[in-house]
Amino acid sequence: LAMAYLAWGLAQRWCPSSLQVISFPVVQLHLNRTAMRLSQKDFESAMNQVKLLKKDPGNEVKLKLYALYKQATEGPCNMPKPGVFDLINKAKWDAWNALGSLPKETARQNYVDLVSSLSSSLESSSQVEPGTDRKSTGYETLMVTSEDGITKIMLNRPTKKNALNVEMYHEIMHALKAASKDDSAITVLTGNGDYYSSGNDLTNFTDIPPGGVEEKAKNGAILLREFVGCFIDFPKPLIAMVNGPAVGISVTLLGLFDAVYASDRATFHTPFSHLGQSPEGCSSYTFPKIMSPAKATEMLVFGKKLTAGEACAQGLVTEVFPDSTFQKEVWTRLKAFAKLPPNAMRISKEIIRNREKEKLHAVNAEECSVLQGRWLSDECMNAVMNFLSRKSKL
Ligand SMILES: CCCCC/C=C/C(=O)SCCNC(=O)CCNC(=O)[C@H](O)C(C)(C)COP(=O)(O)OP(=O)(O)OC[C@H]1O[C@@H](n2cnc3c(N)ncnc32)[C@H](O)[C@@H]1OP(=O)(O)O
Repeated sequence: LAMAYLAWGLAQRWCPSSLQVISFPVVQLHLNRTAMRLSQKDFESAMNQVKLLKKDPGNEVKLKLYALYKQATEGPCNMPKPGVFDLINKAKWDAWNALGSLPKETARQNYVDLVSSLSSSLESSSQVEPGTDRKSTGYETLMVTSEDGITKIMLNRPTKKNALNVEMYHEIMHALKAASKDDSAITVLTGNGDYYSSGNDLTNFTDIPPGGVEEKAKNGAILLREFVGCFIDFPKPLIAMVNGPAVGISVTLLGLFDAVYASDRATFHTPFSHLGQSPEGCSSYTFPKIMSPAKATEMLVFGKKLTAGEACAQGLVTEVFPDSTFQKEVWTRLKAFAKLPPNAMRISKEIIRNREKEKLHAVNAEECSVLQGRWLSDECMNAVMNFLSRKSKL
């Protein structure tokens, strides 16, 4: 399969104009015409940039470029599924189909972002000395870019609905630590593809160490505590751009963000009881404060899924935008925020958040310890097995 990808990659030279005939369809009429032209221009220039990349970005990235290009120009996957032995076309079809109903405008934006992160990461990685930490230049599960005073951390496992695997937990911590020290004024977390994130990657439960499930649960609790701690301590304004459905830990963490902007396609779902688990991300403390104990119970105990509008009415989301204008409107706003004096913003965040920090760390520790026990329960193990054996989805 690797050889087939390689051959395909060489033949196509990962350049969209050679992937398929380029034809730009009529774009959605309700978009502002100027914004549309600008976005089209960015898209065209990104396509040219791809041709200029000096290094092969690898087959996984080429598949992502292909899928985003097709989605941006033709919309959701409309080809019949290739047969199992047609490996190359099956891989391309899978990548495109995984984008689901992602709007063309968002696909175009994601294509531009991917090319931009690729240009900077491949350029800078060619400059780093051998042995330098690769994570300071490139990530496996994230796309991290920094411009206009904004560091953007984009969850980048769209074919897995941006589920958080162990590597992604580590990379997010790394990216947050780097962002806390870089010269950007604000930091944004968002997702690539049609999901914001489907939460914890349930296959994390399958890799059992020699010490057995007890050791697995203990390590999970240590990782989770450190991970959530990075959000509690993050010093700059931290904004979530919830581009699509959010599940589990990607929802609970929102209580630790300074603003949450959501597309009207987003939903918010914390099915912990269904999974035999209990709340994390400090949500057992932040959610009752944000939305009242009863509303928090509906979400965290009964697993009620909220629409973006409902989440906004309950204070979890700051503002909801139509999906067709979500990227444009939110980025315009964020670019204006990022021009404000950074030290003033940092100090104001500190004064709003600091008196809660100690409490939040204590809540985090307690939640992790409770979860450690839950992960060893039959209820949890059965729920995970059911998902992995494809018997259940949310
Ligand atoms: C160590 C720290 C622990 C922190 C504790 C955190 C707790 C949580 O976050 S609890 C929430 C856990 N998440 C879930 O239970 C979601 C499970 N996923 C689903 O129910 C569904 O996949 C879906 C509703 C999110 C999307 O359904 P659909 O649109 O039909 O897409 P697919 O199911 O076909 O998904 C595509 C692809 O992605 C894989 N996948 C999606 N989510 C996860 C996940 N959370 N973990 C692992 N894998 C996931 C899915 O299996 C498909 O993979 P392939 O079959 O290989 O294509």
